[in-house]
Amino acid sequence: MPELLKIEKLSAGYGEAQVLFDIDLALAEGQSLALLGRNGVGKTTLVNSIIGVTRRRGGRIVLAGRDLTAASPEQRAHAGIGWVPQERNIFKSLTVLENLTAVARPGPWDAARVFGMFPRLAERKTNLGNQLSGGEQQMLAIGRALMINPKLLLLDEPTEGLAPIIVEELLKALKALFREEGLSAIVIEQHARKILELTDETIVLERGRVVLAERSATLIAEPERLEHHLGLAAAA
Ligand SMILES: Nc1ncnc2c1ncn2[C@@H]1O[C@H](COP(=O)(O)OP(=O)(O)OP(=O)(O)O)[C@@H](O)[C@H]1O
Repeated sequence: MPELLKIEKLSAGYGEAQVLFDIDLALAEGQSLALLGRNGVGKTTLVNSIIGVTRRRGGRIVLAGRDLTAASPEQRAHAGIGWVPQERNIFKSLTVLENLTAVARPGPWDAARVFGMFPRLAERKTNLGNQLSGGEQQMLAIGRALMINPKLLLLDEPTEGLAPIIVEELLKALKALFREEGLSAIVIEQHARKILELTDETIVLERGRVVLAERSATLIAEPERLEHHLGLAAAA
């Protein structure tokens, strides 16, 4: 499989504070990656560095052969980086359908396909963003990111704060996106064990450095390696 994303020796942070140190990461087209680590280790900062909103101190980022190291966030979005932020950021005063069509770019994903993936959203097509439950807002945020037809989708804790039944529904949709649709993605997730089952690769950060990079299937078979870095409860 051709390489989609390559990050080499990336160091980055905010202002004077350095958060990430010499991050190396490679992702092939059609592969998904779980980004794990305890609170505050730099997971969101790594995603922020890929979309281009941190201060870079060194290293490079290449997407589909194009060097994006010096590119603005807008140029990175145009190059095919889609992003679902932790706070979801949907348009609250637009309908579900308008949220989707407002950002649409040509490609295989259109509103009908998003509604096929999230039937709940189809039922709420004419509801305003602020009339949706937390789970529906998350589905809309994912749907909206798909509408730009990204080469790479970044998801920051998509299941955070949602009821267990909605978490299951979302994980099922992510599984379909990763496994059946072959979407390339990086997902930050607290439910380590659950996300290992959906993803091809895993990296674990500790104090801004990659301390473990492994096939997710291998980590399912060798759970003690995750427990070592995440603690027993988080690795479960
Ligand atoms: N905008 C910012 N300005 C300055 N420092 C920041 C900013 N955002 C995060 N940090 C710091 O960067 C470090 C890493 O934070 P980050 O949010 O990337 O971690 P995380 O692994 O995503 O944690 P969590 O699981 O709690 O979201 C923390 O020490 C945090 O205080």
